Amino acid sequence: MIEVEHLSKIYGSTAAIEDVDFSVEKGEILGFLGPNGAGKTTTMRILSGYIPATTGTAKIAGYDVHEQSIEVRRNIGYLPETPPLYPDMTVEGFLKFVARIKGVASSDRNSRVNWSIERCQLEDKRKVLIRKLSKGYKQRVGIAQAIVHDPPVIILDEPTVGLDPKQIIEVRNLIKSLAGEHTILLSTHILPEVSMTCDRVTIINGGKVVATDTPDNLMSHLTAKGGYEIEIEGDIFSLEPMLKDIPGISQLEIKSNSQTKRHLLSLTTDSNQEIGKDIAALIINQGLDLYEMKRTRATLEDVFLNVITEESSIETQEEQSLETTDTESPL
Ligand SMILES: Nc1ncnc2c1ncn2[C@@H]1O[C@H](COP(=O)(O)OP(=O)(O)OP(=O)(O)O)[C@@H](O)[C@H]1O
Repeated sequence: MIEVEHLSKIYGSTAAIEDVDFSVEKGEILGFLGPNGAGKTTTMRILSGYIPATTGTAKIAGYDVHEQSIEVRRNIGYLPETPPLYPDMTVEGFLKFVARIKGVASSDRNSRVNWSIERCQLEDKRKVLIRKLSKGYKQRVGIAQAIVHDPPVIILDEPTVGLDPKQIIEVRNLIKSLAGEHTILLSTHILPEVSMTCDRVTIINGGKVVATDTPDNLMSHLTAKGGYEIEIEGDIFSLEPMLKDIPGISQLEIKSNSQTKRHLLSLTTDSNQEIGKDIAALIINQGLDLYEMKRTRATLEDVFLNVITEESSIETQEEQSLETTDTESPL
């Protein structure tokens, strides 16, 4: 339903996005995840026909966003970061207006407006002026205007930014309820949002796609990098080298509290072996007191940071090897 190939947008000497590739299947919700300035809005604006790409192609429902922009606009519902609302119109009046400018036949307009009001749970606010609505309701009107012409594809740019926790849950549930019959691309820099809402995630950083996978797969790549958090009391100096000798422990950090005389150990394991019993046995056998021991697992946050770090460390290595080549080359 959405196919993006080698998409780049260059502003002067800055590449906002570079060689971006991804696709979204019919009925799927794809999370487009990246930190501020990663290139999410730029990609979405190109997909919705607001700005042209410098190079590359993008298709919505089989239509090229550049060559067939009218068909693309008919097949797309777009919610930009700031919803395009007219504050002095009522919810119903505004949605009727949007339905008209989006080409909904006059005989279908009332039923389409009623449908979008119902889907976005705006029945109580139908006759209320938009400027009198809370931010959460305004966001629902923003989503209602994106779906009023029943587009197969919906593009939502940071739809939960600025909402309170209750409103966030309501908007996420609304988005989930739209999947299946619609294909959704949702940008966010909030990690829990993608694991709660999306079927797959494309991570973008510095204008480049660095990973695409299901939230579960992204996590399972890293579950190997779990660890343990342990609170103990006793002779840490003799224990430390013995802990480091346990196979599978890749990192050990110790924080000691001189007042309580307790030590907090953070152990990182580089495999998913169950070595907790070996660690506990060592601590007890060495005569230390074990107060607490808990397993830590990778979260999507770790995956996100890890993907970004891995990518930048690869780039740094490449840059360093280029620099080395430059200086060592006799030419
Ligand atoms: N019109 C423009 N002119 C010059 N540079 C731009 C323009 N629009 C975006 N950029 C730059 O392109 C990069 C990507 O911006 P973009 O807004 O797409 O990121 P984003 O992931 O949506 O970030 P945010 O979450 O902060 O909105 C940034 O470095 C930004 O400064």
